[in-house]
Formats: sequence, structure tokens, C-alpha cells
Amino acid sequence: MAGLEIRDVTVRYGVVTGSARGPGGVTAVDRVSLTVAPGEVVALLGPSGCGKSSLLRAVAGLEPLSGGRVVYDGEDLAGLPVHKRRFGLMFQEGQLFPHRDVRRNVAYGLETQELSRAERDARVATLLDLVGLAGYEGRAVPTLSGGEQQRVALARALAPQPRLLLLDEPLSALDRQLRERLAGEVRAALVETGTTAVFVTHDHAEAATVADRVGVMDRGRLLQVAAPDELRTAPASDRVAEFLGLRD
Ligand SMILES: Nc1ncnc2c1ncn2[C@@H]1O[C@H](COP(=O)(O)OP(=O)(O)OP(=O)(O)O)[C@@H](O)[C@H]1O
Repeated sequence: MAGLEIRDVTVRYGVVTGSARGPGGVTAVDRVSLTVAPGEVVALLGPSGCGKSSLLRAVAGLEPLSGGRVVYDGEDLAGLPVHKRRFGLMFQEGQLFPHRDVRRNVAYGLETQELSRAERDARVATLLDLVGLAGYEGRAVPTLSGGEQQRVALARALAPQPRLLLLDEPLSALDRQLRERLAGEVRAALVETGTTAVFVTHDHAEAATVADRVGVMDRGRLLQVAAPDELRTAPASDRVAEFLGLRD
């Protein structure tokens, strides 16, 4: 199958044999299976501590699997280190190089590609245009607002055309109004570039804006995966309805 397949993935912490934390440890992700088709955007939604970030990190190769497989385009990624997966990562904040200007931040992911300066500058300009920051090339990072910084971070993450983009609460540090606007802009940028993506959030409105399908997680388990409309009209359980704000 093309795209991402997460098969029965389990992530446990503190299970080192002989560890003082005992044999059980914490099961952060418990036998989760999920597929993401090429060009699809899937959000992982759930309360703090439900295992969203652990699952994302396991897909990235940043966290070892205690069980299951992560497969991309039919290839099992076990043993393939983070930098060889050709996945992009974007986090909540603090990811830009503060001493580089906007152009050199966005160009960072292009440095390993053999591009002339003119080609690279053209790519940077296209990406900045895509995230609504045309002409910002020469701006210093500390002079940017929080929302502008996350737009630059998105442009930088998209620059090397990752085959999968993993976004971990990328808008959570921003105020609500800005978050709502940016969620729509992030979706537009992902759709326009045809980027396959997994977007972690604890905000159901944001998940519905950004994603084609939303996976609801609770205590390490994936409760339901469906299109936002379907989740609202046919939640699989009271717990799912609660996370979607359909119950008090
Ligand atoms: N490095 C670690 N060592 C031990 N336990 C961990 C570690 N990282 C996460 N956990 C635990 O695993 C569980 C899932 O954490 P995780 O960060 O994946 O959840 P989350 O849904 O992303 O939460 P949040 O929205 O607060 O970031 C939690 O109980 C957490 O305390």
C-alpha cells in the first residue's frame, strides 16, 4: 500500500529489563493501527497524556517501538534512522534558527540539494508566498510575531518536499483567534503542495479544519478514525462525543 501504515504500534516507557520502574512501565500507545493515504491529512486528537506525541515520535523514528510496525510505501521502517525516512517534523515553537534570517531558515532544508543560488531563492520565495509571507526573506527571526514564526517553520518544513510531514501541536502556543486562522492556512498549504501529513492537536475545531480524517485517542488507544462530519454525526462512543465537545 502507498502512504503510511501504522500497524498495531505499541510504545512503552520505562520497560528496560531490571529497571527500578519494574516490568510494566507506562504504555503510552497501545496497539494502534492507522493508515494515511498519499496526499491525505490525518489529525490525531485527544487529551493531554493520551499518547499522541508518542505515536508521532514513533512514526518519526524518535521513539523505539515496543510492538508493531511502521510501514511507508510498503517498506517496513524498522532500523531506518530518523534522517533517512525523508519525513518532515514541525513542533510547537522554538524551532527556527534565531541568528539566521527568514531566507536562510527556509533554505536550511534545501542545503543538501544541488540548487543554484537563483533556484534556491526562487524556491524560498514560492514557499514564503505559500504561507502568506511574500517578501519576508530578509527579516530577522526575533522581529517576527509568533504566528509569523510558525509560518516560517511550516515553509522550512515543506521546503525539502518531505514524503510525510509530522506536525506536533504546531499552533498551540498561539492565541485562539490566530490559531483558527492559521489552521485554515496550514490546510491550504498542505493541500496545495499535496503533502501527506499527520497533525497532532488537543483542539477538536482545529482538527476538523486541518484534516481529511480525525483519529480520536484516549489512554493510548485509538477510539475512532473518521471524517470530521462523520465524527460529529456518528461518534462511536460517549468518550468520542465528549472529546468533540458534543457532551458537557
Ligand atoms: N520519555 C517518557 N518517559 C516516560 N513516560 C513518558 C515519556 N514520554 C511520555 N510519557 C508518558 O506517556 C504518556 C503519553 O504521553 P504523550 O506525550 O505521548 O501524550 P500526548 O497525548 O502527546 O500529551 P500532550 O498533549 O500533553 O503532549 C503519558 O502518560 C506520559 O506521561
